[in-house]
Amino acid sequence: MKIIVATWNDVKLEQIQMALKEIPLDIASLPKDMEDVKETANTFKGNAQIKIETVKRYYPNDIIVGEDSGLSIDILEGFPGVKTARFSPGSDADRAQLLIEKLKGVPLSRRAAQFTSVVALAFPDGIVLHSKGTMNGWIAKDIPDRLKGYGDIFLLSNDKVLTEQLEHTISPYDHRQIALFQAKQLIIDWLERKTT
Ligand SMILES: O=P(O)(O)OP(=O)(O)OP(=O)(O)OC[C@H]1O[C@@H](n2cnc3c(O)ncnc32)[C@H](O)[C@@H]1O
Repeated sequence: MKIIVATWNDVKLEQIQMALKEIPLDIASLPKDMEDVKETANTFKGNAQIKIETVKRYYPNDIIVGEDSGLSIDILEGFPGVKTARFSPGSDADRAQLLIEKLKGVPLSRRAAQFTSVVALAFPDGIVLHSKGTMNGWIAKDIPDRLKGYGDIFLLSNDKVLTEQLEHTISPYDHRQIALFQAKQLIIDWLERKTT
């Protein structure tokens, strides 16, 4: 039995491999010719679920890990949400710039937003589990001249984040680390139950 990471994104793959490295199982990526999934759900959980269900058809005897994440802005009714990576063409920096334009004139107190990550796990015995990580904050008003991504437009407000678990200074992108930390525990628990 091994762990299969259901992502087509190399950065995410590396982050998941790092987060799960203490689990005593091989962690494999998808074959290059594996079909891509259509992220048609309107929730992060739904899209993470689509990813693991697609991959489980090919690897029924392994543990499958899928993740979906994005930025949700309260005053835009959760937009861009599940569409964070693709609501307009170009880079994350281009999309971040568009969000800043949409929020022109909105005071800081009404610019609340969250980064959310949901990890879905499928186990060989049919069990499916989920974990979730959230970073709360506001969309900044003053942004750098050269935007690199969504992290640059996000002012963090988490005051009680699990810093000792993350073992580094918190960043806007730690939603994924938090969800993965919980996912690691869920896998360890499942493996323990299997052997007792
Ligand atoms: O193959 P999948 O797993 O679907 O990968 P994807 O690239 O389509 O991924 P998502 O739909 O989950 O979108 C991920 C979003 O996370 C954002 N993001 C970028 N770098 C990140 C990082 O280091 N940590 C967490 N999120 C990041 C990025 O802006 C994307 O818009």
